[in-house]
Amino acid sequence: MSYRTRRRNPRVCGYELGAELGYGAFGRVVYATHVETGNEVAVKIISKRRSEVVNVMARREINILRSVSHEHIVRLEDSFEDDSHFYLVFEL
Ligand SMILES: Nc1ncnc2c1ncn2[C@@H]1O[C@H](COP(=O)(O)OP(=O)(O)OP(=O)(O)O)[C@@H](O)[C@H]1O
Repeated sequence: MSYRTRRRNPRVCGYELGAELGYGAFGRVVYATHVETGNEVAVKIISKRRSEVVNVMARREINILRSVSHEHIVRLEDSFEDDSHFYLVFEL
């Protein structure tokens, strides 16, 4: 189910999505909290419907961020996808 299916306090993979933090070239970034732990994160939501090129770039970004650890690079805590979107979970 897409996060857009539920308009009020939408949830994806245990995260409750909140206010928009910003907007990048590939989509928007929203504040979110993990429902069970209360962990606060930023979730970057990338639509799969834009183009196959964007989907390839999204997967590439996920793979690169998973493999790097640096104090100057925001940490990717988790990532998941559904039929319509990628969700990249970053530290706030
Ligand atoms: N981890 C984060 N914590 C808080 N705000 C964030 C975080 N990540 C992104 N943002 C906000 O969302 C905006 C868009 O981020 P995003 O990474 O999508 O865009 P970008 O930095 O322009 O990169 P891209 O070229 O991939 O679009 C940022 O400018 C910032 O305001």
